[in-house]
Amino acid sequence: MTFPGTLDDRDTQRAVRLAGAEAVPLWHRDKDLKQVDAVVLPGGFSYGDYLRAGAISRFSPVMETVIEQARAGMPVLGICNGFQVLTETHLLPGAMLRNNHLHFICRDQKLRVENANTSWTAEYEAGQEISIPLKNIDGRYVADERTLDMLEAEGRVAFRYLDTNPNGSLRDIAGITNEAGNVVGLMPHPEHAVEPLIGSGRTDGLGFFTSILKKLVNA
Ligand SMILES: NC(=O)CC[C@H](N)C(=O)O
Repeated sequence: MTFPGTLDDRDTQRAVRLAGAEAVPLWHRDKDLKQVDAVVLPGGFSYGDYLRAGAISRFSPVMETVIEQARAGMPVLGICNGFQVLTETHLLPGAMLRNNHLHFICRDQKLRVENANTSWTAEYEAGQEISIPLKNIDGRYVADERTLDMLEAEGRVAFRYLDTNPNGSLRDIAGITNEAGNVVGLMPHPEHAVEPLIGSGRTDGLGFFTSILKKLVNA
């Protein structure tokens, strides 16, 4: 999906192709999802992060269809700004606040995969440690205590930050899933860690895209 100000749509398309799937570019003004089997909301600064990151994109015409389809079970992955859009739509609970140190942060980040039963994480093992890039300023996940307890109890904390918490995220949460496991959002960027030749030289992020492809092919 591309919104005005999206940055990582091309890298996401590339990751989808590297996993062996077809990448279909979608545009925020078109309500039609072109019969795709899954949607990725990529990172960036959609609508310049005005008002709040993700707050305007959430009202893009396409989101009406995405919300409806996601509720009907279509797999949706929100990466960074995409995760912010997913919390704004309330497809995922909680909200993202400015990092506690008030700086934009850009570095490789170690994570633990806590839930390997979602549509996007089945190729990982629960407890597996991965390292993928993190780059944002509004990355501090917050929710009320009741919501946090519910997420923990239902195994819906999908990823947790390891080593140092980079932004003050509550309970070290890096990513969460909805109840059905088809909608997943996380702040770090799996699409930037899919080729051994670039960046950290790691391919720890490729599993997101192979997970969903395998699931759809076997469905
Ligand atoms: N990499 C991104 O998607 C950045 C997200 C958002 N604009 C932020 O700074 O928090």
